[in-house]
Amino acid sequence: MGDITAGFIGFGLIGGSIARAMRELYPNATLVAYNHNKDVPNKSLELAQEEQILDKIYTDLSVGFSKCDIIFLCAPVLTNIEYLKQLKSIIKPSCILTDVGSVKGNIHEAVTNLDLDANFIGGHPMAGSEKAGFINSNSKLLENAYYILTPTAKTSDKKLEFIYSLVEDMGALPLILDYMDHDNIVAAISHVPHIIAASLVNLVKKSDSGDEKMRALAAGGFKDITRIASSSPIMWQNICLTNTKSIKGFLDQYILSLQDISSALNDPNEDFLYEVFDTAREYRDSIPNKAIGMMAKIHEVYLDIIDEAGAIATIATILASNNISIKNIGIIHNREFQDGVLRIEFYNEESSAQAVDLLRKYRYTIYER
Ligand SMILES: NC(=O)C1=CN([C@@H]2O[C@H](COP(=O)(O)OP(=O)(O)OC[C@H]3O[C@@H](n4cnc5c(N)ncnc54)[C@H](O)[C@@H]3O)[C@@H](O)[C@H]2O)C=CC1
Ligand SMILES: O=C(O)C(=O)Cc1ccc(O)cc1
Repeated sequence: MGDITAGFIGFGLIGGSIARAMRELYPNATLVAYNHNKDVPNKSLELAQEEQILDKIYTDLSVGFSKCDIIFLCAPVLTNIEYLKQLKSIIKPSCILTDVGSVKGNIHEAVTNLDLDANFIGGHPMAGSEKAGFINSNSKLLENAYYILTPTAKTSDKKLEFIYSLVEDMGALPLILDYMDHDNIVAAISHVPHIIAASLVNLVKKSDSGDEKMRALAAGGFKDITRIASSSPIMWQNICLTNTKSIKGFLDQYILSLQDISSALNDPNEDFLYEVFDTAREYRDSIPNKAIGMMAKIHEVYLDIIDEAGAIATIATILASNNISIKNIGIIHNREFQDGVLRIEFYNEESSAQAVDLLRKYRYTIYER
């Protein structure tokens, strides 16, 4: 694995994170990327080369990508499909062609139409965020997250074992699924929720008064369930245009369930309304928080801080001087905590546990959830 050549087409949040992880894991690997815009230097690719993540940037796929042992398609889903035809005439027979797209059906169909089944293994890391671009990439992004693999009927054991090991090496959890099952599952747990978040935000935008009181007061629950509305519009447009049938199936069911709630408000049907919230609460509470779920586990702690200048800096210094890296830090205000608390997110379980011990020694009040 150590001396492989890997190529990237699309080098944003996911492509950049995979490349960062591979660079850390395999210092001797050759990592190359494609700049599709020949006339304009690509700042992200140049930065990655400066950081010695990438060895080479190519503006012509036929020059650099023929040597690749594995090629990651990491652009929006429809764009990934557009590259298949060109790659077919370039890649070597042993090359694994994989993608990271959120939808698998269309790319599998295109692969079969082009007779690329022996090379292609679909991939979908169930990790990410609402933040796009190489600037937000991180070598640990995939850690503890499921990484779905959708082999074809012609995928060899050798190729599947190769990518399976690579995913494991990156700290992710490989999970082999049929591509149609994949598209149905992610429509329910990822694609429809993104549509709901975006349409809810748009509803509030449309309903707000001229003095924008709704925008000013939007907090807590609203911000919790709409974080993903900040995601890349082009990425989600592509997802809707490709996983259309599964998304529409769940979305139509969801609309019916909202209509039932609306009717119960008219009646009003007390029992039905209670049941809606009770059933949802029970199922939501059964979804593991601390165990590994479909998304990467979040290693976070909450603590009370004194409202004075330098309070956050003091905590950051305590952690940094003990070599504990912070992934994210910020004050949150919600009803659960009455006053504001500081939320600190760590990269892994170990650093989160170390931080809890350390900060308790400094007499901070920690809330573990
Ligand atoms: N953002 C997320 O949380 C996750 C995204 N995905 C999938 O990963 C893929 C990439 O998403 P992100 O990295 O989040 O997006 P991103 O916006 O951070 O990166 C996309 C990259 O594709 C490049 N690109 C656009 N058009 C291109 C073209 N014609 N040729 C070559 N490159 C082109 C962009 O310059 C950018 O570098 C998408 O297919 C998405 O469905 C999968 C799991 C999670
Ligand atoms: O930020 C989040 O919670 C996400 O939902 C990220 C995400 C977006 C798209 C995917 O296909 C997988 C994961």
